[in-house]
Amino acid sequence: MSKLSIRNLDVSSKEVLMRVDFNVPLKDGEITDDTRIQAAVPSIKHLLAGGAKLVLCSHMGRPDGKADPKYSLAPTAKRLGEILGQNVELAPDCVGTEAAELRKKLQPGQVLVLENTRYHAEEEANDADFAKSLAGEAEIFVNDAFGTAHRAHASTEGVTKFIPRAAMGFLIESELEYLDAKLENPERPFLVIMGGSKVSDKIQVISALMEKADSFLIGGAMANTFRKAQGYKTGDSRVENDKLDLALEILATAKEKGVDFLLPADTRITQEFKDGATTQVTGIYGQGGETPDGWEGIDIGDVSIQQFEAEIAKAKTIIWNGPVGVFEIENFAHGTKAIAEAMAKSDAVTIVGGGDSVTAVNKFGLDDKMTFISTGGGASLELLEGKTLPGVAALSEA
Ligand SMILES: Nc1ncnc2c1ncn2[C@@H]1O[C@H](COP(=O)(O)OP(=O)(O)OP(=O)(O)O)[C@@H](O)[C@H]1O
Ligand SMILES: O=C(O)[C@H](O)COP(=O)(O)O
Repeated sequence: MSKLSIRNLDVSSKEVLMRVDFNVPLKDGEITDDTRIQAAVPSIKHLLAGGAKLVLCSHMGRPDGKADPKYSLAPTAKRLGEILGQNVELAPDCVGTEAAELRKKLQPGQVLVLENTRYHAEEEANDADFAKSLAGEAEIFVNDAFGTAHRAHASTEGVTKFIPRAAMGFLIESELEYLDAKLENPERPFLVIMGGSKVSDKIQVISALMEKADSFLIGGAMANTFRKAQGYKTGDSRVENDKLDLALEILATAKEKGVDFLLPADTRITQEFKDGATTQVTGIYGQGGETPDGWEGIDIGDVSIQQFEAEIAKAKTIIWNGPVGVFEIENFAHGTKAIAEAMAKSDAVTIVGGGDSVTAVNKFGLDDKMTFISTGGGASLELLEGKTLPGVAALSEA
């Protein structure tokens, strides 16, 4: 069954609550990549032109249920105001008296951003009372937060129980259309590149993806967990120790299924996690290579780069989620840059998903060389796994 779309709504003079994914990368309080804000603009403009009183809500980062100015949506509200060329006010909280008063004062064509929903633990717990407060007096809910559609949280799922109609925005619509169509019967070889830091989230996804993909390249912090599971020293690298058994199971399944599963042959390491830090590359794993104590793996090594480039050149469909190193620091960005360049050169269908992966591709100026840029990282992977996204499932039928 298809879901109600934003294009079939009469929003004139109605309060519309819209969930967006404004979880953008920040450095010293400045937005370093506004792709996710830009991606929500078509829906925002459509609703404002239709005369909606528009209330936007989003999370930012993972503040663990506490108000923390580091995770404020203030920079995103400011940026949205610049893009729209109109005043965009920020409510100091997403629920409570002040937010309710600001919402009541909204006029058709005006927009208000509510402060980070994850300042409340009830958001991720999908608490019904919190969802009801967030819903407030809204008559229509629009979800355009594709990047968070795989989370059953109060602002993505719970809130739909307290608002009569819930529709999807243009961004979710186009992401679903593209990812479903292209990935249903991918041209082979189908390669998945995974990295990043959200190991526990994404490592689970690998087993499911083994049913679909022909080969995997693993980088980022995730690779450290696999190498530690195999018994190598990982020094002070970021590792998820409770996922070591799962990592071994994944390696065994890959072998059994004949799936190519390439871990970095070597690792770039540092003793200082900061701009300008010096680095070294370990030897090859299995030939004496490992990360000593006091050192941290922050990128794939030079031999790995060559091997990964060769795999990319062979593939016909590539989905990439998660930078293979800490690309935000120049000396740690070699691997991520090489992956982006190899994908840009390839004639395969190339899909980049995830807040930071997209930021990396934009930073290297290669975004227009990719077939499709998805604003979802975990969300696009779960879709690819064949899972139903709770933020979409909860919407009204068309
Ligand atoms: N070896 C590593 N050690 C520590 N952090 C790493 C390492 N490699 C990459 N990272 C960090 O991982 C972060 C990105 O991880 P993440 O899993 O959030 O990817 P993403 O593309 O944003 O996907 P999503 O949208 O699902 O969050 C980057 O900030 C990068 O610095
Ligand atoms: O960056 C993302 O993947 C989304 O904004 C979801 O964030 P989360 O992984 O913290 O739920």
